[in-house]
Amino acid sequence: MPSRRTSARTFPDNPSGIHLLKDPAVVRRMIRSAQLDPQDLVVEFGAGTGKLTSQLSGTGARIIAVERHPDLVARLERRFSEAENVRIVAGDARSVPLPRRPYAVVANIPYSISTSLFRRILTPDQTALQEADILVEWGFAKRVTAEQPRNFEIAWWQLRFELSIVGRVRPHSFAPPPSVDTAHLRIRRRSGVSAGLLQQQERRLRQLYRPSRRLRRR
Ligand SMILES: C[S@@+](CC[C@H](N)C(=O)[O-])C[C@H]1O[C@@H](n2cnc3c(N)ncnc32)[C@H](O)[C@@H]1O
Repeated sequence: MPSRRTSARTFPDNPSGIHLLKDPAVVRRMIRSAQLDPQDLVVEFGAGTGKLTSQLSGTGARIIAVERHPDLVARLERRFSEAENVRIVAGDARSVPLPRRPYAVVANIPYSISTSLFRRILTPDQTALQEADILVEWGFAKRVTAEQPRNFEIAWWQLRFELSIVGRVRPHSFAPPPSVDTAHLRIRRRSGVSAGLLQQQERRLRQLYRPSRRLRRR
């Protein structure tokens, strides 16, 4: 058992983008927005000390809490050892296996992995992601919700998912505070988009944008 308590102060130089949520109102808003029930499967990337995890667990949904920092993994394992609906996964959000059955994401992720994580959960044709409530850097949220997407990748995400900003979260809601504002981003899979329409729209987007070489969908 580690002798010291793992807290935001344990990470003075903060290489892992650790900004622990300390504002209960933000946590409540994310849980309310996600509208989870016991049938749902939820992935929380970057679970930290488990503040959001514990509220997610309270919904009765099955929670997969992914965390990379070993001290935090140990702490999460202790904290949720009795919670039957919470599984702690020690690993990198950019490479842990993702569910094949429909799932939601509710998470406060490190800013630095936003793009790679979005590529994993939004880009593939076969993604099982249904919806997400995620805290991301404000500027990133503005880019992915822009009416005129700046590239094919974002246009592709917007084609199949509705992305919207629910609210702005100020630095003092986290410990330690980040240097910029955060956004609560809501993502919902669009319903009623047929495969035929999707192909047609994709062709149109490819004419408008030069697709990024990094766009891997399968
Ligand atoms: C912004 S903090 C959020 C912590 C917690 N969810 C909260 O809201 O208090 C991001 C968390 O992601 C973890 N993390 C950083 N990089 C990661 C990665 N590549 N994969 C999984 N977790 C990561 C950090 O250790 C940290 O616990």
